[in-house]
Amino acid sequence: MSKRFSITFWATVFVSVVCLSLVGVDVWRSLNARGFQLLEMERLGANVARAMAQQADDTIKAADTALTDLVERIETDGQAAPALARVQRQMTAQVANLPQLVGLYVYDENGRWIVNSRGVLSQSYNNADREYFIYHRTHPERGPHVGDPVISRDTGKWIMPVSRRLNKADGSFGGVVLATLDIDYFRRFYQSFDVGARGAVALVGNNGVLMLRKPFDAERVGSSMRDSELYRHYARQAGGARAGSAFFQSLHDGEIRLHSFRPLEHYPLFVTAGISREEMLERWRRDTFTRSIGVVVLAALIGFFGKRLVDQIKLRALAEAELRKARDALESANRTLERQAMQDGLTGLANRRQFDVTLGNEFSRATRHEDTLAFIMIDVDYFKQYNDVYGHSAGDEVLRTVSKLIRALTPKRPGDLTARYGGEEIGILLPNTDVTGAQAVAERIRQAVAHMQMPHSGSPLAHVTLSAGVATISPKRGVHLAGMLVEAADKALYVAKSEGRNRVCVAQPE
Ligand SMILES: Nc1nc2c(ncn2[C@@H]2O[C@H](COP(=O)(O)OP(=O)(O)OP(=O)(O)O)[C@@H](O)[C@H]2O)c(=O)[nH]1
Repeated sequence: MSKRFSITFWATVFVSVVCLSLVGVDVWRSLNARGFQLLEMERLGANVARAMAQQADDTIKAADTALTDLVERIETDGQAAPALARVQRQMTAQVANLPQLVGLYVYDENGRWIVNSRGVLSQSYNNADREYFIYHRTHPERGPHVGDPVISRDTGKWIMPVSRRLNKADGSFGGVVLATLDIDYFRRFYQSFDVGARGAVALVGNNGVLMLRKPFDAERVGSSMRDSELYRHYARQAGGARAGSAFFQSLHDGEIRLHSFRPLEHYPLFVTAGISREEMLERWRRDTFTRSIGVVVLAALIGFFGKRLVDQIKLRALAEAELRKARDALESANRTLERQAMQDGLTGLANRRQFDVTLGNEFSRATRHEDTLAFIMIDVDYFKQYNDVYGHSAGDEVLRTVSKLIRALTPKRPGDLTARYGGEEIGILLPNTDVTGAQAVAERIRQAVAHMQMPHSGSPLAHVTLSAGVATISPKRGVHLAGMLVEAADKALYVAKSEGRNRVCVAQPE
């Protein structure tokens, strides 16, 4: 069964849908903005990492090129005093040219200084124990080696050692050429990147040793990052695929950052640029919060005014319903009045007014269709005596009973009408009925009343009886009038009365 929803229901649904849509669209927009913000940050991190990796590569490469020159010169010119003096001048010039260089050093196969960029040779320094020295002594490869950061014995600064192996003429280990890169040089460069107040960037060896970090923390230079999630993730990647980004929580400060990491192209190091997730989402949160307040206020306003609107609609619907009810009551009262105006109060039959209207209509119809119209005039016999003997109220009751019976026995075709014609007279109008039919109806009624045997001591017949006059007419325009039919039936009734009552007489056709 389909249920019809009210206008207030739909109005409520509409207001709710508008409010929910507003909130829904805002939530969807906020989530989108969040995703976009993260993407932006990832892009920024990747750019910073690329710039850092490029700078580190270039910085080390410059120092390494100087080392390659030195190796070639020493291996070609030998280690005689004049040759070393030239080498020393070249080293001093290169250190002066390359701001990242702290110094250039050449060690013999026992770790003693042969020559350095500063021109001062201290015999007390021996670097045979340094990691890079041991590495070259034990590895015949001629490529560059980037060592773990150390504090320079010469300058006391944190340096990153980049070195190459020197070979003797017979190919055996002949010593090491070393360039020390100023960690502070990298730090100054990293300072220029804006990764937020809680961001962090770092240069890390592929072995997990931290070269440098921003924010700078001297104590952490040279420390191991192997246990960090970030390093383990990086170490799991292979080759060029090592560039990427992911969220990691710092073991150091607990901050969750989006780290973009990238290996150096030529050296076994990688850089990472981490942007704090909280910081990155802080602005988004602030924006979202402000806008959400606006949306909630707007939704509340729409809800509030929507509710008022729905209430108004409800009130209006109620008023309309009341109005409809009042109109229906009025119409029903009108119908009752109309019915009462056309009805006889005592018997419930049509009254004389209705009878006259119906007679006029049916007479016209019969004239048009050349039909027969029959009329029965019924009159209670000795009714005056009945009133006299039993009283007027009893007389009324007899009229009611007789009327009820007549109504029950009268045909109920459209147009048939039983009316209280006047006083104790009852008329029955039967359109399209011939004299036989009308007579039969009258006879049936007469017999039924007689059969009821209602006592009537004032009548010689001893009980209530009826007399009836029946008349029919096939009206012709300009010849007959409606009154003629009634008159004829009245005459027939008079005949019935005069012939002794309790009988039906038919009017003679004229
Ligand atoms: N109780 C009652 N009497 C009515 C009503 N209308 C008319 N009468 C009475 O009916 C009587 C009609 O009497 P008459 O016309 O003289 O005729 P009758 O006594 O019926 O005698 P016949 O018609 O000649 O048999 C009158 O006494 C009226 O007062 C009514 O509504 N109620």
